[in-house]
Amino acid sequence: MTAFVKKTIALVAHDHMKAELVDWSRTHIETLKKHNLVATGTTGGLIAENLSLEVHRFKSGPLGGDQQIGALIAERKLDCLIFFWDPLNPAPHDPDVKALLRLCSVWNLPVACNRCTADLLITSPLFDSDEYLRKVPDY
Ligand SMILES: O=C(CO)COP(=O)(O)O
Repeated sequence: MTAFVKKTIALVAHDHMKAELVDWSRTHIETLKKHNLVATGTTGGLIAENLSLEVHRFKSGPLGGDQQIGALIAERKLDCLIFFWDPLNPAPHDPDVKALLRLCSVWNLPVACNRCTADLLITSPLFDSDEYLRKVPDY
């Protein structure tokens, strides 16, 4: 019997990807409800507004929100990142985007950058299980 472990999940999407992330969140709302949700400002606002989910909102991405989520990773306070970044349009804060994705690799944090991977990640039996312990580097 595995015990339920509440996680902190970050939700982030670039402008052209926001509708997709809201739709994805609707699909997985029952799972998302069980966890703590954080998000960059605009993304979090849309999710809260459209789905009535409780979301802690950081600053908007271009104003430092990506970096705030990166800080959570470095402080080991985040368990998962769903980040629908836009592969077809340049972002003014591209260095922040890259830094956030880099920290996911540094800290072995599960990150999904497209809908299919996000589906697989959130429905994995390991996601909700206390039997799978993510190996966090001991820096
Ligand atoms: O820019 C973002 C991620 O890089 C997202 O920020 P917003 O959710 O504030 O639009």
